[in-house]
Amino acid sequence: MHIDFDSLRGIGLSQAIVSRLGAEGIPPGLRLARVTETQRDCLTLHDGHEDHLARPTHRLHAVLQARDAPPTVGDWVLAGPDDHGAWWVHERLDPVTQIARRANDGRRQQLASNVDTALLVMGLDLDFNPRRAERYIATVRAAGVAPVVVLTKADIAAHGAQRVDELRHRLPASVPVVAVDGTSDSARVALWSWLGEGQTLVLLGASGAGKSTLTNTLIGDDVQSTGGVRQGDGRGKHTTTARSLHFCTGGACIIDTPGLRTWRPDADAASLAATFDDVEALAGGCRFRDCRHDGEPGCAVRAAVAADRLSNYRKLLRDAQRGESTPLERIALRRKWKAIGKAGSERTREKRR
Ligand SMILES: Nc1nc2c(ncn2[C@@H]2O[C@H](COP(=O)(O)OP(=O)(O)OP(=O)(O)O)[C@@H](O)[C@H]2O)c(=O)[nH]1
Ligand SMILES: [Zn+2]
Repeated sequence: MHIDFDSLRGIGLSQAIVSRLGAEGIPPGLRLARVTETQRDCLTLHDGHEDHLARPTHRLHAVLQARDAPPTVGDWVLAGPDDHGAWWVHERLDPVTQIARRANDGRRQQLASNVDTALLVMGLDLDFNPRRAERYIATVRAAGVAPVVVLTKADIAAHGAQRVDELRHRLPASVPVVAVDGTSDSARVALWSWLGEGQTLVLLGASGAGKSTLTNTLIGDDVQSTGGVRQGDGRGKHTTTARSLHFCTGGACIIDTPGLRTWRPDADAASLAATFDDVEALAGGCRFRDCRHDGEPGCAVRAAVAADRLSNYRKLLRDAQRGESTPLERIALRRKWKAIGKAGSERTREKRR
């Protein structure tokens, strides 16, 4: 099976994706490509060399529709041209990770596939909100994506250094917290270790947090004009130049779709446990096994965990239990995070000693 690794690695191809190919490999006439933009009924693909406008075959369209899993930016697909030179997508490889949101009708809507790192962008100014950071972290972890908190406006925020310290102390040691001036090239240096060749990132954060500014800085030129371009409705524009997956000069890919702009974190209980691993670890020392750390006698948590962090945990847990996933999803996630949570709490204990 021939895979052009040299050019595909640069757009995010990993061993995990290749292993999705299975024994048959790539059928003749087709090649691996990545979805960089989705429109109503066609997709923009990149094959490591150039863009192609393509449509899913009728068969694939039906399969994906039945699974309620439409093609998503960041997906890897098998595609190729027909005798008339028209490009068709024949297969979609199952994503390794996926960031989704819950639509108003409760259904999951996929926003970005095969993401390695989520930069949780938060301003050190009025935007600063540790509770929101905790919610973001729990949610992207639930998607299998590694969170990095990026605090912008370090150059202008009055209590910047203090807030950085506060957050570093509050969050699990496993979550990096990086303060940057998003308008300066120094931000690219500060985030260098997540921008390696083939890494795929998304930026999440409230409006005005500095996502566009940082995206521009990381991409290395001004493709994504701040506050412009993406606002409009791109539907019907078949000769699109505003793709949603950008290639950074250093070799990483940044996914920026309108959906991610309005993404609201929606955490689940298992990933909350990992994000609040200090609470989980301490809870073993409470007198009552079902202690809610809410004033019960013999509580080991209340004395040791900051009140605001603890009350945010309780609130997020209530929210999560309300919108909880199916029991099977819960079991799978809990298994996944048990191991990670255990490693995390050991690190936290180490740090707090
Ligand atoms: N001094 C300074 N200004 C920043 C920094 N990051 C963002 N800004 C400014 O803050 C404002 C908002 O930044 P944007 O990048 O548009 O924010 P956004 O998160 O993309 O906002 P939406 O497009 O509404 O989602 C702009 O005027 C930026 O110039 C920073 O690190 N330092
Ligand atoms: Zn307790």
